[in-house]
Amino acid sequence: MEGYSASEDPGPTFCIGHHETNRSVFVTPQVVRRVHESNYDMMTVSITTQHFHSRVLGLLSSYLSNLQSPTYDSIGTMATTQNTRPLTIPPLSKLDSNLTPNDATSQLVGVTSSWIDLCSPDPLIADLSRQVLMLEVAYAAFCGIGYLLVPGPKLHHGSLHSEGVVYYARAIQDALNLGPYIQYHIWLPMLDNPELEVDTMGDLAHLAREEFLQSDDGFVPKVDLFGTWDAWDLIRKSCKYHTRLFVALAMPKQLPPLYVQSRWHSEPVHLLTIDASSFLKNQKGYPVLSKAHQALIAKLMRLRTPPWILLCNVGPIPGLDGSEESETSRLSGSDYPSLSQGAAGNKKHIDLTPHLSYIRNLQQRQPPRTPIERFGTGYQDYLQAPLQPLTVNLESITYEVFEKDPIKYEWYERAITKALKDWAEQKKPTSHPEGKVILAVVGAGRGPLVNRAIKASAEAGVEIDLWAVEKNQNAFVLLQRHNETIWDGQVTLVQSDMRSWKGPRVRKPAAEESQKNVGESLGIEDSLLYTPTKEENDFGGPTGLSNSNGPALSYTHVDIVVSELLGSFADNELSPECLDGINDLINPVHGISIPASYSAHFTPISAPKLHSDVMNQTVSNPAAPETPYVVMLHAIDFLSTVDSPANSEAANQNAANRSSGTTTITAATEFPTPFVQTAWSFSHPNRNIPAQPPSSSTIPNFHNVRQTRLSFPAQNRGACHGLAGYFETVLYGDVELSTNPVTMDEKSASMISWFPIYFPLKTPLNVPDNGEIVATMYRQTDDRKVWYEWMVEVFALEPTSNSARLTTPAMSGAHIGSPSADSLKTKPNGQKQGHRSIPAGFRRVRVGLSDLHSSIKEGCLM
Ligand SMILES: C[S@@+](CC[C@H](N)C(=O)[O-])C[C@H]1O[C@@H](n2cnc3c(N)ncnc32)[C@H](O)[C@@H]1O
Repeated sequence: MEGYSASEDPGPTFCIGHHETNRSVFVTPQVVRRVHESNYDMMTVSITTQHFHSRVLGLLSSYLSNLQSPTYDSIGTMATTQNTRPLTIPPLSKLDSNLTPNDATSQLVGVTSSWIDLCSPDPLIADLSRQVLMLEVAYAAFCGIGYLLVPGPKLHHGSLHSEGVVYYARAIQDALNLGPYIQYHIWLPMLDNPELEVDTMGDLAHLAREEFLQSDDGFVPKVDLFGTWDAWDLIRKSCKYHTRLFVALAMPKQLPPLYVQSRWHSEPVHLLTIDASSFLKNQKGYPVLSKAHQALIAKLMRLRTPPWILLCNVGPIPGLDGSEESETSRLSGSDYPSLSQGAAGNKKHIDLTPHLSYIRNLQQRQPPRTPIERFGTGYQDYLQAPLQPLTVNLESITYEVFEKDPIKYEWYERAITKALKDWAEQKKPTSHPEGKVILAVVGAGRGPLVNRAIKASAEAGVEIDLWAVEKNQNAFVLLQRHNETIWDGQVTLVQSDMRSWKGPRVRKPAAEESQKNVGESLGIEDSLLYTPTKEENDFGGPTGLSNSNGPALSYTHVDIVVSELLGSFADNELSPECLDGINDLINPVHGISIPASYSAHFTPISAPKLHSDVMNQTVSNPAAPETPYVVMLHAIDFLSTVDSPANSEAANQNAANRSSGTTTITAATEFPTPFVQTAWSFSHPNRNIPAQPPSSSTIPNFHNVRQTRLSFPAQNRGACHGLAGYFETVLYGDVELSTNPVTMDEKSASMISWFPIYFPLKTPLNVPDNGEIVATMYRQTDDRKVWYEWMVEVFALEPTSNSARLTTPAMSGAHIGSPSADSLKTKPNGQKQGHRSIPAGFRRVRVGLSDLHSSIKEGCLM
């Protein structure tokens, strides 16, 4: 990270296209050149023409005029219309499409007809619509179109709501097979607002027959914030999370609340469409977007695959569609005036593409990436198998990556300094005969914590006897080199698994020597006493000292053990098992461990991309859905959030403030805070490790088994794809590290060493509005390895009485803060945090249950 300047960060590049409803131009390479000259990157093109539309309408009307009213047979089937006399659209003719295969085709986004209605309750209309789509897809595929924009499903048909989405989904499945190289973008509004779902002249929806439409009976459809997301969820699920199926998201003028935005942020939004009507005008009359719109675009543009932006109906491309271009009068993106410049005015310049200029300017104003974003480039939402540093020797490059962390080592140094100062201030006796504090870095790697310990000792003014233990023989070579060249031989190096290390040795003063044998004082049997190796003596060890020619070396305790053996879920790289192995070496009265404790935390998430990736891996690796992965989580949505008043207020304000000048980009644009709970914790030294039974050859590990069952209120409906795991650790006193999104900024902002962990679910679970997700998790061991097990249940609250039906269920758990490890302790009333009470008049009904997942096959060997 050194030498990096935020101003050098190129930021995301926007790919911007032009869309015009019913564009009738023949797209040639010259046209595409014109598009590029106008500073657009691409354009859309309708697959079929108005001629085709008229032809289908004509066909349908003559068919309908000859059709008898449907009659019911004896069992009530409307047989005549559905099963007899099918209507087939003849193949496309040359007047039906302006599209021709040429060099330009690959740079176009094809648009299928919006006048069809695949969801129609009238089977005739639904089938005709399906035929239109199939003809268009087949021709687009033939021409070499790579990207298709497919208008989303029509959700309202009188009093019917979302009834036909399954037909739509079925048609998309067929389309995916018909155009095997096409990427499909389902064009959806961010929310379902029935008032905005207007049918225009010529839409097939108008022609649905009365008998298939239910009467309205005064029914007034309501805005459903997750209505379009629901439809999308059904479509992609029935298409099995197809890798060529994406969302084209239409940004409305009035953005929905942040929790709706955050849901879309987790979905594969590969096109973002912004209609001219979603722009505001600044004082100078230039089109601009509100702060809330800008903030959402900024977030989407930081995704691993940033969406392309389609500007819709913003006027013609200069030089195309009959418009005249004035080359000199165009403002380039960088010349785009700021509000103040705009106010100053420059009447000579008339920008022919002001919306485009604005978006290009917005691109240049994107905030620089955070350290973790820069560090994680290419790793966003990318599944990685967790490291197994105990059984696998890490490579130098891996250590090098750790060592780039700007926070972790700094915090360790602070923790060690504080611990040493406290040791001196509290006048605690040390385990060293000369009063030095004996400090051992166990799992020293290439030595960064050794460096920090040396600095901390100087800073605290407390002398230390420094030991470094490392089992990776390759890293040990570097430790040897550093000891010679940097540490001036001050460090005693031990190449060993810390679990078989017998502890530091010191030279006792002769008088004391005669009194007691350290082996005896520690209760270590002679047979277990350690014999110094050549390495210890050669590299920093007290060379040449032996019982025969000077005071003997005797074993003693470690005063401060420093380690960094933590994984993304705290204990998943077996820190507890490793530190147990040196537990008895720590001074039993005053000895401390840095870290003193650590805890694992998790929360349920929606993560469609990760789910799809895990499913794809399952083809070659059946254990894939039962493996916890290290992932830099990005395109995810937290299903359980802390719905603080501040958040909802921000969301409301966000919706209310439309002018680009009046909102602040801070509180009103942050996605809701997740509700993250503590699974379990470990602390060191552990004074309660059971003794090894004499009959057993292995150290029992049962004390490191953990189990938890936590309940998460889910405010909004969604799909749970798994659990996101984090950790927190107390190094010493108030010096803490955290990857928990709730506490990380307060405890160790900008730390980059760890990505979160993801525990997938084989099958996503649907969560209802005001639902509850209960996750049960275990840390298991058989004394040879450690693994995790997890299962998820989903509950809905069902009213038990008529009176309850009238009230909105109040979710008791939804308003509590994210607990720390301490708060997991049982509360005075016996209720554990994360377990909520059920509101009066309701009962919990289990509506979903996952398999019990187990990572035993990928378990961590001890
Ligand atoms: C995550 S790395 C940390 C390295 C270094 N302390 C740092 O902070 O950059 C963990 C190190 O502990 C070592 N290690 C893991 N288990 C060990 C064990 N049982 N005994 C000795 N070393 C161990 C690994 O080889 C690795 O070098």
